[in-house]
Amino acid sequence: MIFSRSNKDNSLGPLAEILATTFAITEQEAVACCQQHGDGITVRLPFAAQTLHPQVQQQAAQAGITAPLTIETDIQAKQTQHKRLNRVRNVIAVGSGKGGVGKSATCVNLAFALMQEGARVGILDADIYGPSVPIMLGNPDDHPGSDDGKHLHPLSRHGVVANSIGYLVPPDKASIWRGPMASRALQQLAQDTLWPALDYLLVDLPPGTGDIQLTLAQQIPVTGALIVTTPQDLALADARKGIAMFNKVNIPVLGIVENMSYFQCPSCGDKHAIFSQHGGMSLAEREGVACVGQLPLDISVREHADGGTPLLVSQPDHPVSQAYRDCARQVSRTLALDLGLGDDLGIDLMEKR
Ligand SMILES: Nc1ncnc2c1ncn2[C@@H]1O[C@H](COP(=O)(O)OP(=O)(O)OP(=O)(O)O)[C@@H](O)[C@H]1O
Repeated sequence: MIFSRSNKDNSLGPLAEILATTFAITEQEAVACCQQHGDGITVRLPFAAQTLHPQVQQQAAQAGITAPLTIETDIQAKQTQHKRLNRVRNVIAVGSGKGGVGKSATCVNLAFALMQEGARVGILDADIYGPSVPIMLGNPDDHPGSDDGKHLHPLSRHGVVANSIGYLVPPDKASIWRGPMASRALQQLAQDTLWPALDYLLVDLPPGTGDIQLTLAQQIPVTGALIVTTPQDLALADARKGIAMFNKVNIPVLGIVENMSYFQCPSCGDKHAIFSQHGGMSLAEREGVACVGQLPLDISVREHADGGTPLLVSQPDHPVSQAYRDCARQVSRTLALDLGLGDDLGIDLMEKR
């Protein structure tokens, strides 16, 4: 939490109630985010939820709160087992047990969703053997620049920065690297990229739960992990292995994202559970982690991901974009408030927005 204060000042009561309801936090947590100064109130939220700020302003006005209200996003760095990457506050690993469940598409869309919710976001494509981030961002022929032949400037795309082995070597070359070489490449990619000040660096891990994934997950100072799965049994069994893998290396699992949860018929509006129903949700319950999103199987996701025109940027008002933002807010909130990750570091990283 950013700072705490007592709730002796009653004027914060109605505002705390609004914040608690809007962001699914306790009133105590809400009060801890508020600071009164002069005749105004500043709310500093430790999670990204910017699209809901106007709603809070509106409800506050309706509740008769006349003090000028400023709402800011102030995401803090969380403790990790390893030394953090320069200027990167939190690293979120996006993994999947099974291949082809939509891990990369989810990672890229979540990155833009977090950005639209007010966070500074980067993507590290750690899928050394099958990097798809360059294609999904629509810049596969670009190359990161370097001033000293060692450090790389990440590529910027629609407000998100990214680096990927796919920008550096031809795809057929990286795909034959053995484990140690691949993990060295990833280490360099993570550490030698000149990341700007970031609230979240999303890491698109290779699919699977073997030694390679384990080593990669341990090489980067990961704050928390997301597991992407589809709802059918086959994928869930592998997703469970993914959770076990992160548990083994003490990386907290932020939640499960159930991708391709349902297909909504554009003609009749009925929802069809193509890959079975609620599998991700049940797994989350069994494993004691949150199901942070149920994303539909939708042609627009595939078209925009494969076409390099991120859905969230091309069609921010699309219902699926909204679903990604709902998921992004929950991920950010979980990271800030729910995980037993220890205190925020409260470090001023000398970053200014
Ligand atoms: N919710 C969705 N609706 C429709 N298509 C989707 C959805 N999510 C992903 N896809 C599509 O499914 C295909 C596989 O997705 P993606 O490459 O993200 O999977 P992956 O799990 O990262 O695969 P890999 O195991 O190869 O790394 C892509 O064509 C992608 O555009």
